Amino acid sequence: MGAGIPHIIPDAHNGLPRFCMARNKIALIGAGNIGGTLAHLIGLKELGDVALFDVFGGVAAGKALDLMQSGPVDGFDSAMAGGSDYAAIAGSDVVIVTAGFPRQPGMSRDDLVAKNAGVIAQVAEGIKAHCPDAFVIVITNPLDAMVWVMQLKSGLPHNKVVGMAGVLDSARFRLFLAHEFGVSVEDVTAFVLGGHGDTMVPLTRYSTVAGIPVPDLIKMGWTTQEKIDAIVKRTANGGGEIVKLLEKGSAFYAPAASAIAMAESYLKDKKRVLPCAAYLSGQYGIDGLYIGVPVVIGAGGVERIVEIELDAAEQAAFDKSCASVRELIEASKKLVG
Ligand SMILES: NC(=O)C1=CN([C@@H]2O[C@H](COP(=O)(O)OP(=O)(O)OC[C@H]3O[C@@H](n4cnc5c(N)ncnc54)[C@H](O)[C@@H]3O)[C@@H](O)[C@H]2O)C=CC1
Ligand SMILES: O=C([O-])CC(=O)C(=O)O
Repeated sequence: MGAGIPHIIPDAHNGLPRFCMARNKIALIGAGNIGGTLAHLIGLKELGDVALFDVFGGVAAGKALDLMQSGPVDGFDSAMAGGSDYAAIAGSDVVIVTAGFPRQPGMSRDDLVAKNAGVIAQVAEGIKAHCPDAFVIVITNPLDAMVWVMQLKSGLPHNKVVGMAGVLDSARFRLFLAHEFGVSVEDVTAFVLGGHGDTMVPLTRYSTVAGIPVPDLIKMGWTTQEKIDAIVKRTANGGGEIVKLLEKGSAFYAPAASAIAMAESYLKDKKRVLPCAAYLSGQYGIDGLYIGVPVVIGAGGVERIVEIELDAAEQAAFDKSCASVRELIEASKKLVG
């Protein structure tokens, strides 16, 4: 969408279109590796104006100015401003949260709970005070527990607070499958369920090449079960593989692209079906937990939780993943109350 060009967005409250002259506003809490990449993608995709917030306000302001100066070259007009005053995020349509600490080699994502739970609780207060109507996408790890803390502390409705992980995990699964089959990533679909950790559940049965499920491709001789098992394992370790290579920090290009897909679906009411950490209230037999499941994202936020049928082995793996997220939520409760 360009500056001053009228566009139609559906009204989340009554479902009717309304005309709007203003650009969308997207707040990015955390101006580190992912935050900066998010701002760049928002500019390149002309998704809206950006308010970058960081405890290091100068870093946020510097990145905002640098990125805005790429606008004349790349042809975008997004306004970008950075700082450390929460007042600047007022009126944001979407907030994407990466504030906190990434893991270092040798750490698990779960090791980050002690440091990041308090950060998320603080960020939640800022969002609650300044943009309580926003759609909030949490990225900070350990993901599923941090989304839970965000909803608890912000008090925003469950359908407006969601976590990014499944889009990233599924993208990794899709890439590895595309390489194995020698086909375009565009023709590969894949779903990863469960928590964003070692217990995630890549669903081979629901992963396809042009609609042909992976188990059928094995029968057709395109690959072997052993190779698929290795790809599933590599997917589950996808973040760790990059942490080890980078030696300092964790993945940021693919995580940013994944969160942008979610934000875009909300802002444009695309109603994409994406795996996200969403609040379950009975679906999949789980109550009171944020965990990765397929959802429909539109102008109403998380508009539907898609309950796919799981076989016994898949359900057992999902239950194990839920148990591990519950443990982290209990740890978070002790930290932030
Ligand atoms: N959900 C997922 O799939 C993924 C999650 N992550 C997680 O995202 C988080 C961010 O990763 P990066 O951007 O690479 O880290 P980074 O270290 O580059 O950036 C984090 C930023 O947060 C800021 N910050 C720290 N405390 C803050 C506070 N209280 N308020 C505002 N800002 C604060 C820091 O100053 C820093 O600029 C990490 O927790 C990482 O583990 C990373 C990749 C994928
Ligand atoms: O592995 C990490 O720490 C970052 C992350 O969540 C990912 O890249 O999937």
